[in-house]
Amino acid sequence: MMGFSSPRKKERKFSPIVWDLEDKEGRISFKNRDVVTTTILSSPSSPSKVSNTVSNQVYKHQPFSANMIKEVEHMASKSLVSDFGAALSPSLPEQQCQDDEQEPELIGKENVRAPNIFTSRWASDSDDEDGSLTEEKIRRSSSLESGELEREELEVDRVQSDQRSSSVLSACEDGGMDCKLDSVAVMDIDDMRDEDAIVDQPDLGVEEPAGGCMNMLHGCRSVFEYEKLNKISEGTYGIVYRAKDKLTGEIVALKKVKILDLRDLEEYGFPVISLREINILASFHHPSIVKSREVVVDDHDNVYMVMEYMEHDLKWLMDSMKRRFSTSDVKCLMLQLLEGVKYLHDNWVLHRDLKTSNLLLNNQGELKICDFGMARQYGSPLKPYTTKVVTQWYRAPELLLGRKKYSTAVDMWSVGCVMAELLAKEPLFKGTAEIDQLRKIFDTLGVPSEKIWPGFSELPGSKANYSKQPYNLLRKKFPAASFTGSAVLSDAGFDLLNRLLTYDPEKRITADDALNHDWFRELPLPKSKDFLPTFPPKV
Ligand SMILES: Nc1ncnc2c1ncn2[C@@H]1O[C@H](COP(=O)(O)OP(=O)(O)OP(=O)(O)O)[C@@H](O)[C@H]1O
Repeated sequence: MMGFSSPRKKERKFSPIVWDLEDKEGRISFKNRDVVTTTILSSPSSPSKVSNTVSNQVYKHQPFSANMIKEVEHMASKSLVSDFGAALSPSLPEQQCQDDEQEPELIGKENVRAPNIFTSRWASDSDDEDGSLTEEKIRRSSSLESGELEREELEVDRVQSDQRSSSVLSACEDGGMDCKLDSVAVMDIDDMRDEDAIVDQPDLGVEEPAGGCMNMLHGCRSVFEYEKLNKISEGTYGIVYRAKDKLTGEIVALKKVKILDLRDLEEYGFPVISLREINILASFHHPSIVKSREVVVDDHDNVYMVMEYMEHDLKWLMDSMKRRFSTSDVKCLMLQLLEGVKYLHDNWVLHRDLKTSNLLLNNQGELKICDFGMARQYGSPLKPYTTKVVTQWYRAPELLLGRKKYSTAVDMWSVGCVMAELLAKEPLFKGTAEIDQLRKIFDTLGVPSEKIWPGFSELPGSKANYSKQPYNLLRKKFPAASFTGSAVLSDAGFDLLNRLLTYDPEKRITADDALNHDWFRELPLPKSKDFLPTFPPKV
């Protein structure tokens, strides 16, 4: 469709992320499932080597500091990595690295189930095959809950905890940046204490990593390989610079990781938020996800993520544009956004901070999602997570009303807010505080009721005194025709927007369905990326 590859037909592939490992025999023992983990990868960069790799490489390569070395050793010593490796393929040669002939092969494909919500890591944490709860499962189950609660504390009001977590990225071993990455990225760092894990095989439905190699622990280079050109932005978790690779002359973005809380260093040796982001960017490869090249360090232990440089972010663009995006521009951008969100959701990841400033655009008309500091994996049944996620203007009503069990629909609400903003060139709901945010939503969409949103009245925030505005007035903001210059939207476009901004998360449209919405098929058709307008540089 207009320069977009439509999602490939579902075929089984392996997630670039190895989510978990279920047991030391390497079997996933969820009810009705028996997936042998030797089916994971025949990749030569065996996870069994990760622990060695990690400690050896770190020692070999300056300028990792003693602290960081300690941390990495801690990761390696945590049974997660070594057990994991042992369970997989202990006999793989150490120095092998993938080359083209050595693409990870699926062994015993027939043993692997296609991904679905029931194969997610959360699919069952109650029953063993024999239906009984093992002590380990009980421990794991409770630690997962507390892991999330700790993250909540982390994000809101941090408290000490005895939790140990860390993030491990595999590195292939040939010593070059041209090796491919076999990610053994463990997504949720609070969950890394789990020795048990499940291997999911989500359907990526997208193109394979194109030489997607980011070898982060191995040969971590110095930031002085790059010449900083100018500061692009200073966000909460990092300072982003435009920089030039001294060797190749390539322009990149350098995100300097901010240490917001010294306890992060004490407990984890690294900011948790950044570990998440590094983990995800190392593992996910999609045209709509910003590409990360490597991690570099400076003389003072500062860590920088090196990413492909994107000339603009959509917020900055809209603030500086004189005119609104045309409908076909918006369709082009929305399709790319939805492809990226679908990819994340297909891979059991919630972004949890979608907003226009986290959507980058380059001069080739490519939109890419960035900032994965808030992202986390999800599954079924849903677990309680912190509601203090998503920048307020883009935050879904279930989060604002205090629902802790939420899912992909929170991202879809944000996508709806982004769509409205792209059309109108200004944010849809600009609340000044959580309660004001809710009021603004209710004033436009009407106060929800049990009828349109079953379960609404049980939500913690539903008892507050809201205005009684019962109607959905969204169409007034996006009329089919306008003589006043306000953004116009066809019936199909309005239908999509309405479905994205549906109160009941169960009824809110999914990324997959949104991609197939009629709006993208009616005139004006989505513009091809190549024909999106280009904009003057930010600097
Ligand atoms: N790869 C990139 N290329 C160009 N600019 C980028 C890139 N990544 C980030 N930026 C710019 O830096 C800004 C902040 O980036 P990012 O959101 O990753 O940092 P953050 O500290 O997590 O910010 P926030 O406080 O908004 O969460 C983006 O809005 C964008 O303008």
